Amino acid sequence: MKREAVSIFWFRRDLRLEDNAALYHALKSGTPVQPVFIFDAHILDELEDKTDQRVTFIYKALEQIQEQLIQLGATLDIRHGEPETVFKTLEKDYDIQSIFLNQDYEPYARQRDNTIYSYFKEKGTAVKGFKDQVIFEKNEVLKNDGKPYTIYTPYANKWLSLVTPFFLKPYPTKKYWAHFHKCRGMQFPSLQKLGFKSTNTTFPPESPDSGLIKDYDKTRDIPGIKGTTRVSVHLRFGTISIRKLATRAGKLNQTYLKELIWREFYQMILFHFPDVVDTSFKKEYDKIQWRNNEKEFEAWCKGQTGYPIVDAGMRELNETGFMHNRVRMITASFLTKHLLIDWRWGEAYFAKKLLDYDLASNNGGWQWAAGSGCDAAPYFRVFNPYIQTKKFDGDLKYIRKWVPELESQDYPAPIVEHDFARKRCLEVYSKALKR
Ligand SMILES: Cc1cc2nc3c(=O)[nH]c(=O)nc-3n(C[C@H](O)[C@H](O)[C@H](O)COP(=O)(O)OP(=O)(O)OC[C@H]3O[C@@H](n4cnc5c(N)ncnc54)[C@H](O)[C@@H]3O)c2cc1C
Repeated sequence: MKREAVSIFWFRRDLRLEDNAALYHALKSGTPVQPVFIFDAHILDELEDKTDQRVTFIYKALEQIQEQLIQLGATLDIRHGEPETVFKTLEKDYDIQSIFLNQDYEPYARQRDNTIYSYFKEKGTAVKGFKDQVIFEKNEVLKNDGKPYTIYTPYANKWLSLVTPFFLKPYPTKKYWAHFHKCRGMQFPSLQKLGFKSTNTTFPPESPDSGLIKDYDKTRDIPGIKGTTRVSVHLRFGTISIRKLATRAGKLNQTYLKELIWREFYQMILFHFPDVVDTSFKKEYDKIQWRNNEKEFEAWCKGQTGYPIVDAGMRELNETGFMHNRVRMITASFLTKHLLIDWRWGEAYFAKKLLDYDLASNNGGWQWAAGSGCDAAPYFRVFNPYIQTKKFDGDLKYIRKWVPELESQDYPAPIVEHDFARKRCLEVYSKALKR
């Protein structure tokens, strides 16, 4: 059978047809565009939980895209395997003219993409990468001396000074949807065939209401109310456009916009300093003698530390795959400072459980809490969980929701006494940091 000449658009962290940079360029390239998604065996094989909600989320997003494509007389071509092998089979089915993709800045993704770039370079087929998941990438926001920022506030100020309507302009992909490769709808491999089971999670809506963004600075720190936008999973998988969200944020609430800038800050840090994945950004923090008590770690994971705000957060995470940002900070601080457990243990646990898991933000958040990060909480700041509760969950609404047995005999006594833990932490940190 004659292979048809197509350009491949490779979906990854950009699961939408609207306002998608690489898709826009593909559709304008003059060759019919065949959209492809690969269930990457390198990633799926690492997931222990076969009911992982993230797989269901991706699957549902792909089903929605497929519905739209079928109406346009086109189809998604979904494959399963290692991308480098999958592309060889795609070459058998299509006469590939070029490949369009949006950049991903995580170390694994960069290595995977380099393999694809090199493979097709040898064949003279262009692989074209575009910026889509951030407003500014790589070297676009640098200090005046040309070096990357390592402190958030000056980075954010520079980001704000550089942003113009040009960077926020949506890509009008819809105008070119007629340019998809026309083909009968292809069947998806079932989730079971991929080795997974569907979950019946209700995912948050991809477009937060304007009132929530408007009041964000007043509501964002209170875990007991719906005071944050829950868009993180959509930003993670690209079911929402960052340009669209940042435009709304710019009009509605500067504090909210600055949170989106934190996300870009951590993406930029990961791009320039990829060794943060395994080591502390501030290298002297790797001298800390962590206690790494496995029983205490297990109690923390299960939400059984006897510190209600910590336990509420961990139970929310275990049950829903989400944890409020304030509580992420408290639980991470508690693990690293009260229990002196290596931030990498907590980071890995969050990575397994968080629906919005994102390497850059998770690593950034953990290193911030442990004090080892680029612009981290100072080592001597040890969150007091009781004061945090008083400030942010004074009516215990959040705690009571997740720890209903709070006032009963069933609730455990604190795993460690706060003043003792604080003193121990300061001693261990000071020793390692020689302060
Ligand atoms: C220890 C720790 C681990 C974290 N792990 C992740 C993670 O794996 N994935 C993730 O997306 N975020 C992570 N965060 C950041 C933050 O907690 C979540 O982005 C936020 O709770 C998501 O909820 P939301 O969408 O309602 O956020 P909102 O408060 O409504 O904020 C809107 C968006 O701004 C961005 N944002 C907000 N706060 C931060 C922040 N501190 N750092 C980076 N981006 C931010 C997110 O994209 C978020 O969706 C972590 C924070 C900590 C302290």
